[in-house]
Amino acid sequence: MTSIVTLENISKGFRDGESFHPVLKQVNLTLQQGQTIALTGPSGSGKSTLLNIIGGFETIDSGEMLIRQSDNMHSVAKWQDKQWSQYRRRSLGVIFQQFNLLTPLNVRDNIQFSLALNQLSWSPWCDELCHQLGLSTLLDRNVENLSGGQQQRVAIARALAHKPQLILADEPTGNLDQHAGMQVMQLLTDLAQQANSCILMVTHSEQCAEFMQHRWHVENQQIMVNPTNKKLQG
Ligand SMILES: Nc1ncnc2c1ncn2[C@@H]1O[C@H](COP(=O)(O)OP(=O)(O)OP(=O)(O)O)[C@@H](O)[C@H]1O
Repeated sequence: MTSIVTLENISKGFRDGESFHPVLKQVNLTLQQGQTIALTGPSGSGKSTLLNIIGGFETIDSGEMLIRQSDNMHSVAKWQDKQWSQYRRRSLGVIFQQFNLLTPLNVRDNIQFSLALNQLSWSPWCDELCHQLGLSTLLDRNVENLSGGQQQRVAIARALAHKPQLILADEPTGNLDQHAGMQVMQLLTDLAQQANSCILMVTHSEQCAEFMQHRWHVENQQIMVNPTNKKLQG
């Protein structure tokens, strides 16, 4: 197995005036290439915080984070903005509940914009993605005029177009009805497998969690790996 992100004894909390609220305390974990993980836990337990740390959107208070870049693990302790943005562009695909699509643009341009950030152009993989996601006939449509499920599929195509080593997803089916949500989960997991991408997905849905190989449960500032009989809360 190839590690792509390692957290060693990381802690994170937030200051609120005089008080300090710990969120994650001395957490250790490793994300492996191609692994799929559902991140569950009560509301406010720190799931999004963990995603934000791994995406470099939030700093850690202590501990160390290592990220695979060019076949080696690198400590991010001294990374500047340039290294973070390179990592986000090349190695990350992000799918959030709010699709964050570029609304004046059509489907093709939304996907192409993300490729262009990496000096990549449209490839047969992009055709395959669009085919499997049912977007081939929608490429010229303005994303504003698409349904919620269609927009979510564009967000998935955009996140996977450059075959990132890691996909961070926060409630990716939160805006969809159950049927559309399950379809999107199936496509997301199939396509991530084809791209050998790891998925770390926050979810409150038991059914969505079941699409992932592993479950990590955040509670009491700790992360339990593959807890048994852990029903979702929050
Ligand atoms: N930027 C911030 N400033 C202050 N406190 C924050 C900030 N971000 C998160 N928190 C606090 O950290 C805790 C964890 O928040 P987080 O959003 O990670 O939880 P969550 O598990 O994703 O919750 P939910 O399931 O409700 O989305 C909460 O108490 C939240 O209020």
